[in-house]
Amino acid sequence: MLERVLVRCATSYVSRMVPEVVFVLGAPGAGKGTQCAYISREFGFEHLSAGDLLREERQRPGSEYGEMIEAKIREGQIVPVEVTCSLLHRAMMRSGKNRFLIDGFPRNQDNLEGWTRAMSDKTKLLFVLFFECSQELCVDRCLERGAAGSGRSDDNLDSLRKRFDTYLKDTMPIIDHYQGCVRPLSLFYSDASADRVEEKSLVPRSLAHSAQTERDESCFFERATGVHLFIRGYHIKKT
Ligand SMILES: Nc1ncnc2c1ncn2[C@@H]1O[C@H](COP(=O)(O)OP(=O)(O)OP(=O)(O)O)[C@@H](O)[C@H]1O
Ligand SMILES: Nc1ccn([C@@H]2O[C@H](COP(=O)(O)O)[C@@H](O)[C@H]2O)c(=O)n1
Repeated sequence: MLERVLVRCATSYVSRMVPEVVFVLGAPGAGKGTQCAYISREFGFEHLSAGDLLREERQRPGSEYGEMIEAKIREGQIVPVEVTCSLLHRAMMRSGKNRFLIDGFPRNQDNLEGWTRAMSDKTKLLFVLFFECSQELCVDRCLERGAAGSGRSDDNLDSLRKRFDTYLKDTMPIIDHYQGCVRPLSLFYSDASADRVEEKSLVPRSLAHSAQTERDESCFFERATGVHLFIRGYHIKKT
């Protein structure tokens, strides 16, 4: 009896120690970084942007991947998962935190398979957030960000066309994959102003259908209330 209780306690302790992960997906400029900043402030998640980590690695003197990363970013293509996954893993280890928002990952089948191979049994995937926004608005936002001095080599029309091709061809199937999972994919409609994000759907159904349905509805929640309520629903406490 005592042995069983001890095993149960140990198992529960160990499972609490496993890093918890939330993937955050959406088109370029959909507002992933903006919403992640809000969620990490409110709920104490460590925000790790795969794109930011790749840009840092590109800048690191002596990086053997710098040129390859720059070429991929400018062409809107996806860097091989071995590079991205090891950057994410290292950032997770260094943070000393146990709860992560992984922004802009997994972006394609290679990302998904690489993460599954290397990280899925070392982490617990809590859920996936998907921010949807019209392509027109996303492009405007990225161009404005470029004009405001983002310094990003891909905030220009030529790169944005390629980034959207990659998003539609390679990332949408990953979003569809999570739609089909038992674990919910939660959709948020981020066409609204920066402080209003509407939760779209908690049940798996056709993305095209749900996007249209929600576009036809006009209610918006106060300051990202949709995201807030959804995450609180997972018993994740505000820090
Ligand atoms: N709801 C919003 N309304 C207006 N502007 C927004 C909104 N959300 C984000 N922005 C602005 O749009 C730009 C892109 O936002 P953000 O960087 O959060 O998007 P992202 O999805 O992380 O982009 P990327 O994938 O290109 O890194 C930023 O300049 C941000 O300030
Ligand atoms: N998993 C990823 C994420 C990003 N990239 C590359 O970085 C570019 C910018 O990404 P943002 O999330 O900051 O928009 C992206 O277009 C890719 O070139 C990647 O390869 N893999």
